[in-house]
Amino acid sequence: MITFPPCKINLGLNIISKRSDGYHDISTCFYPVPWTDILEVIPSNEFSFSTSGNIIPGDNDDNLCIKAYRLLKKDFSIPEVKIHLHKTIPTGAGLGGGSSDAAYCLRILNNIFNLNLGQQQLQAYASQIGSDCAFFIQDKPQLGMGRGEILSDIELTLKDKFLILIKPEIHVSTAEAYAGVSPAKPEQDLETLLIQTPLQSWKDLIKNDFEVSVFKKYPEIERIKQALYNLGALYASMSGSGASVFGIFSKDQSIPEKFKSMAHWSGQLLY
Ligand SMILES: C[C@](O)(CO)[C@H](O)COP(=O)(O)OP(=O)(O)OC[C@H]1O[C@@H](n2ccc(N)nc2=O)[C@H](O)[C@@H]1O
Ligand SMILES: Nc1ncnc2c1ncn2[C@@H]1O[C@H](COP(=O)(O)OP(=O)(O)OP(=O)(O)O)[C@@H](O)[C@H]1O
Repeated sequence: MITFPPCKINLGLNIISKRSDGYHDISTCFYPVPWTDILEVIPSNEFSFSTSGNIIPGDNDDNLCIKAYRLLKKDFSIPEVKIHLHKTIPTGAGLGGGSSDAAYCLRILNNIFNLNLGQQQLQAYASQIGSDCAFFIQDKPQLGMGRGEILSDIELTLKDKFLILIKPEIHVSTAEAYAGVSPAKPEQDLETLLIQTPLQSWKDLIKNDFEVSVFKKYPEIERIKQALYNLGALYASMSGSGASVFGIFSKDQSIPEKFKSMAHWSGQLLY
């Protein structure tokens, strides 16, 4: 079975408190973006994992797809599989690509081996793989609380908008980025702001708490955000712990072709 794991952006990201398990409680809105990897999983006589496309840093054995397979194999007598991952989504970019691959791997295994796992069971497995992973069990915008794994629906659509996503050649470590932030309770509830205020006003209201410390270390990321505003973005922000930056534009806004071609991904959102 072949699937196309998407990436995500974070619309707002509040880092609320540090927990005793070393993680942070956050509130964020995860939004799926149709810039995808390609993941194939088929039953086989022996286990194999291969990749193509962008190089994934680290050891192949540590790939989150393998982690997903082993997690289900512990609880179900599933056969060996052949996994191939074609990597397109940049890694370590705040786009959750690895988490998406792992979640889609769980979804494929559930499907091809008729494991009959429901959405909540799949999310419980996914949250053992990574904080972002449970979000990718469903294909729709969701609010994330707790470590990011406590999910709820949000009545929000950006279907009529145009997105520009830029990934500078900077790698930000997620753990380091969390360590650089002083957690604080947000003044206003993120869901209320996203639903009740017009997109044009998000600029002054909706924050990604990683930006202050990450921009200080990498001013180029802030310059990209500003460039998106200069182009006419209704809202622009860094995604996750960076370094990707996105700008949301209205569909009929004219964006110079030169800029569109500089974007690493641009297009319309599906949800
Ligand atoms: C920055 C975000 O992408 C926002 O969506 C996520 O919070 C990161 O999620 P992720 O990459 O799935 O993160 P994990 O693999 O679970 O954790 C990596 C490291 O990030 C830190 N971490 C992660 C999530 C969280 N809520 N608090 C944390 O402090 C921890 O130091 C952890 O060891
Ligand atoms: N399938 C995979 N795709 C990408 N990276 C993977 C994968 N499996 C394991 N990894 C490891 O995870 C690291 C970070 O992956 P990923 O691209 O998901 O991070 P990210 O974009 O920073 O995500 P987040 O938004 O969760 O912070 C990589 O540097 C790589 O070593």
